[in-house]
Amino acid sequence: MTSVPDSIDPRAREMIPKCKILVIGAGGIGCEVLKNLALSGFKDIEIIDLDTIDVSNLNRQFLFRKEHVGKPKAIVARESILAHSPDIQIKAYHDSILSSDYGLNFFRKFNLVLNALDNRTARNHVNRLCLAADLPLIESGTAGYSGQVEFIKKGITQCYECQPKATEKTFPGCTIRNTPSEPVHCIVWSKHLFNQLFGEEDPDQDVSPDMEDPEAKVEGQISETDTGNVKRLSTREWIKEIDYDPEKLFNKFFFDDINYLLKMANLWKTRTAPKPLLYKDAEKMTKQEKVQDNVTIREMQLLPIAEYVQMFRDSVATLKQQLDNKNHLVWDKDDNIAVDFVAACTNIRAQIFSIEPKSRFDIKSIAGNIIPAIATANAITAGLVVLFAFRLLVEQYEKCNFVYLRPKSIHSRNILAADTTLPKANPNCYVCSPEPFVNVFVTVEKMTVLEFESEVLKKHLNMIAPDVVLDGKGVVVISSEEGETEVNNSKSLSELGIVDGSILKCDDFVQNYSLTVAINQYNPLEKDDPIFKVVANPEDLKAKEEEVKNSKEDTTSVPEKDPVKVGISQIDINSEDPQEGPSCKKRKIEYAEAEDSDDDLTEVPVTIPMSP
Ligand SMILES: Nc1ncnc2c1ncn2[C@@H]1O[C@H](COP(=O)(O)OP(=O)(O)OP(=O)(O)O)[C@@H](O)[C@H]1O
Ligand SMILES: [Zn+2]
Repeated sequence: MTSVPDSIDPRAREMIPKCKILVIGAGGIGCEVLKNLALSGFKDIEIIDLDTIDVSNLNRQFLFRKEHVGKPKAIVARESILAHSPDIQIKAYHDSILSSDYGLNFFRKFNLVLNALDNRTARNHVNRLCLAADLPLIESGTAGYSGQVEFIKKGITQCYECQPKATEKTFPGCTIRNTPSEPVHCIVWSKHLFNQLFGEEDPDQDVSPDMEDPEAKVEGQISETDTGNVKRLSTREWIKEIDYDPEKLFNKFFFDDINYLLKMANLWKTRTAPKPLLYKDAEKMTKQEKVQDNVTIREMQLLPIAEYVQMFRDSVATLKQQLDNKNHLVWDKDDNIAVDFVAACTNIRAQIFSIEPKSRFDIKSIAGNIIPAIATANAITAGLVVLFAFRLLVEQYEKCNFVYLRPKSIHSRNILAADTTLPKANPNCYVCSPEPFVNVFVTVEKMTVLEFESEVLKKHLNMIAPDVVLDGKGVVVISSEEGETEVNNSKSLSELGIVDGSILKCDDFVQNYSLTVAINQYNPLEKDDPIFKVVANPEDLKAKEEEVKNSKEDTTSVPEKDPVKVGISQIDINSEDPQEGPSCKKRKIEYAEAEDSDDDLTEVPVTIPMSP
């Protein structure tokens, strides 16, 4: 039997056995949270997780054992908790919280919701449902040694979507294709090459020299038609024609294309010029000059180029076989051959551009954006989640300021820091403001209804199953019911009467969420301009454009840092790619923000309310 520990606030102790609590996610944090809840005397718990147990979970998700591998996490977590605390009511769902079975009525049953998720899509969705059901939500996440716990409640705090989240770091196409200067540029290029040769062809992932690079353009130097051997055939047609001959492939990408780049002389005036490499010469490069003290594991060693050539040859042969019975392959960091291919290409390209090489291990980590999960970070974070739960039961909201865990001591030797106040909701938030509203800037003649649905409403505005009506005209543009509006998919917005100034009423019944969208005509001017923009307040857009203009004019000015904003809000521990979601085995983080983070955290005032 588990009883409520004496150290907990007497009023909370009374509430704990009566509280009905929902835990979403039974992974690293979820297992810890469930154990803490059970040991603290919670008696009525429901747990939902869509995944099954992987062998890699066992080192830290201690509710699971070897014999559970392959079984649903939620079901096994329930059994493990019951084995220890048989008096608890615990219900498990092996399912996705995104399913329409878990709508507003499901959420309304609970007193408190605890997120232990690993992706933004699910977090956004739970955020919306908790706002709609007026339920307190405790949001948590870890990335390596860092962690974060946030309390979210309508009318009291900001919501999960009040602040825009950092997007994944991307690199300009011409850096990747023409002028790489860091190992990560070679890694991105190699992943693009994988997709060009074996994956789904994507014109945005071209690996050949970029003739449009403005820096390379010098009148008369390269004529539009002088494209060397670069674009005469599509890469996919050509690779089939040469039957994936590794030597021909190698010479095209590492010799011919590099020679072509050398013709863009402008690029090499201030940079070290690349050195084209032929297969037969690379095979002879059997020495690795860099000293590598005490590195005994091959995966962590830097190998001679000749070994990367062999890795390239072998991986191309295997990938060719894998492709035989498939339309295309999908690059996966857990697929050894796919990683071999990227590791080999990365280091060969790095050699050509005089960039420091990386071990296969490092390349795999960077290519998969892997940050190892740390059991202690999960345990500390889950401990805080349950402390927050005690406080929320007795509505001690003021004691639930966001808390951050950082790997290095932040202030006075602490590794935990708390905000001094609860962050207020952003009045322009398109999710939690009383009348959510956004402006979408788009070329109405070009964007199709399907693009509007998938890119703007789903990817950008995080809707799951939107219904869209053109206000004033009653035209149903998108229906969440199958078969009702598919005929509109290929039509442009303007064909349906959506023009500059149109108002669209967008509803998502699954999320119980409504949003008004104002359409603004916009024509991208530059090649790199986005095809659409979303802003709550067009004034913000103007301000940003001004900033960009000014920063272009004055390259020496350093933007002033807002300590709290930079130090805390911008560290996004919740940055798993929503597309990869739960199947991805490790977490993603935006490297740039994470690297900056520790220094800025010294600015944060620390009050650590550790007792409930
Ligand atoms: N939409 C969803 N519905 C229910 N559970 C989800 C959903 N999305 C993610 N999850 C679950 O959230 C949990 C997050 O836990 P965690 O970050 O530890 O992931 P993991 O896959 O177990 O570990 P790692 O990613 O470190 O290998 C996972 O068990 C995942 O299945
Ligand atoms: Zn909000």
